[in-house]
Amino acid sequence: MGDEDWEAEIIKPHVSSYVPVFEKDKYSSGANGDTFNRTSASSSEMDDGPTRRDHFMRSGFASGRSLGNRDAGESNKRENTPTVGGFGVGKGFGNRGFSNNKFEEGDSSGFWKGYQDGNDSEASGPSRRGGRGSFRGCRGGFGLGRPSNEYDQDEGTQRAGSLFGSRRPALSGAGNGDTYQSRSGSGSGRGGYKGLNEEVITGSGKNSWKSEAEGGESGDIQGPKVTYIPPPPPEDEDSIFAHYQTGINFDKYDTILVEVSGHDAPPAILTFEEANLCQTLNNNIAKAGYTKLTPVQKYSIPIILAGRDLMACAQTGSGKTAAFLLPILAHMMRDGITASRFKELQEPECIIVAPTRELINQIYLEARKFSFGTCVRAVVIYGGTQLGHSIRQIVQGCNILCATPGRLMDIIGKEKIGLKQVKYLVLDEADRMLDMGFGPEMKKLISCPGMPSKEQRQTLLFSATFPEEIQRLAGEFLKSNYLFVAVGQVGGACRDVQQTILQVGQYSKREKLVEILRNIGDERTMVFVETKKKADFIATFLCQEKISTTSIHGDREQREREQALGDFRCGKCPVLVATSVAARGLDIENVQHVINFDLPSAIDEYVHRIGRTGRCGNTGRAISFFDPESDNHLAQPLVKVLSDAQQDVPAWLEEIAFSTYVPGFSGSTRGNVFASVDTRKGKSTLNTAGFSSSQSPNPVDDESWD
Ligand SMILES: Nc1ncnc2c1ncn2[C@@H]1O[C@H](COP(=O)(O)OP(=O)(O)OP(=O)(O)O)[C@@H](O)[C@H]1O
Repeated sequence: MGDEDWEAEIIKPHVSSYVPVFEKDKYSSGANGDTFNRTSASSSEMDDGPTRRDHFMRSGFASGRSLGNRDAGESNKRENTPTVGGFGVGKGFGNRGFSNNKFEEGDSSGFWKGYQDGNDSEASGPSRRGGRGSFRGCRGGFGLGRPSNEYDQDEGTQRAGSLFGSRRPALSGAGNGDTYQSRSGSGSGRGGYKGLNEEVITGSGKNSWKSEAEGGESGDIQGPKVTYIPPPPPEDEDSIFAHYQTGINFDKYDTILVEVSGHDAPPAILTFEEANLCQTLNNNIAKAGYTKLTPVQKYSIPIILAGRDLMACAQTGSGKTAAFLLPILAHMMRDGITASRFKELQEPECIIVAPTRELINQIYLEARKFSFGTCVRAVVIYGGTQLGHSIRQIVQGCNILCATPGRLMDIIGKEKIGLKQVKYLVLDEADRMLDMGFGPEMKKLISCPGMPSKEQRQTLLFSATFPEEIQRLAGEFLKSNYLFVAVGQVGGACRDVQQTILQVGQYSKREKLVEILRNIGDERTMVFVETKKKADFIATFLCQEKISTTSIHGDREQREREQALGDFRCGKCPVLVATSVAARGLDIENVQHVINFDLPSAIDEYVHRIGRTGRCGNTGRAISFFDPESDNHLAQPLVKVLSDAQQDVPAWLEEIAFSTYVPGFSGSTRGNVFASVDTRKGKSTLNTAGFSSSQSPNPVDDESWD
């Protein structure tokens, strides 16, 4: 699975399990609305005196969640309850049916009992959805069945009838293939969360583009306004250019094989000087601490400078962002871009899209850094923030627009952005941007009125993974003569991450997690779980264990998500429990460990998750809990990823992989999971990153892709 919004939800949230945002304040006594509202039911378990409360305050965790309480008197209890902390607002933590499962087997703590009790009533409540029960599939314990397909069949129905239900959108079940089901989060007025990890485009009619923001702000879907305005980015030069050190393995990048396919690829460059960038850019590169190009930069920069379309695949943390930003900025400078001025309709030269809000914000900060001192103005817009704020940012001038897809389409729909001047279209995490979650939106984008055809614009696709089928889809976006750069093995894991797979059953995971985290101490650790609810649950649990933890997932408000990330970045909370929303792209200094409490269902997601550590030549560790009850399908691709990255492969994993052998998946090809090469099968050249690329001598058969 890997995409929380395709929702292997622990259990579908009952409508009433959410406290709508607009009611939140009534339950909150904290000045900022970040309150932890303990209920009497949970207080017997949770309110065990100052220590625990202090811990919650320290960790900034678990506000507004009633742990295991679903009764009708909840709101009163909340109002009477002291509040602490800064984590999570307005969620009834209780869920249905936990009492029936074995998740807490053997755990007689009051907390769990309260949790169970709180859920009992819900489990038998009238609103419990038939058929699903609380415990889907084979995961048992946590009720975490993996859905058989990415779009949970029930979701549309539930969402359609639910004002405050899960925000996971679904393609409309109404039979109109062009219409997207509105996220129910729009009803709650909160940032939406697209089929995968981000905001959804909602539609009330055929081919219409609407969003949570529109629904929430324009009022045709009932709900409170999204009012969150993100804090402005730092203005001082030191903060703009703050960076972390490259690691001991940075120079080893030079030994990685690079494959370039397609016609007439320009030779790679070996130094920044060879790129012949303007002085301001060179100054910014130096201030950013970049002295040497990474392989993906050596190859991509000259390709982009030559005006070619590009699909580039390089390991996590190896500098893909600068690989596209620098040549785009160089072009803009070369073309004598004029400072954009206040205008109601802005026409950016470059649009960059990425699947998550935090990632697009990070890309924006990079764009701002590299364009420092130039007249190029970068702007970022993303869901979960006030639409008016996005518009205000844009109208002040916009050369580079960094956006998540939903917000981008909103703004285009509001005619604040014209596409006529677009020369560069960048899809970061391109495989995700083109898959069934975002692919339809991206297609809409390229067919929007005014958008230059692919022949007239330069399209750049970057990711660490590029499954074959996605590469084929990409043909629609790229000129037929695009170049393909593969640094190392397409879809391979970063070798600087030491990977360990432990066989841990569902019921032993928490104990093992605590054991590992205690050994780790204060080192920064990301813990990935499969669902939003479980993220809250595990984060709460860790806080109870006195491990300062925060969490990030798609059901948290944007402000909370940013706060959580901030607390993690600065080390206030050294443990971040996350869903796959944080799997891709996030570049956080000093993340030394990644723990897959739950493995994702797709191997590419695994590669991205563990890539949050071991970045830019630094080393990192990834520990994954493999539950044979649910993860056997991953054994084969895991063995492949481990062996490709020269990691130890446990014998037991090999045995499982062998016994679950899937024809068509061999040691040398990744079947549908990974492409080992450019799927056009053009002749390619293998080089180490230190040498110049030669060119593909043969034509490639890519016409049929148009
Ligand atoms: N040439 C370079 N020299 C030094 N640091 C660099 C260089 N290029 C990139 N970096 C730094 O390396 C880190 C990782 O870069 P970036 O986030 O672009 O990786 P990525 O390949 O996009 O990773 P992911 O696949 O996870 O998205 C960033 O902190 C970036 O500033």
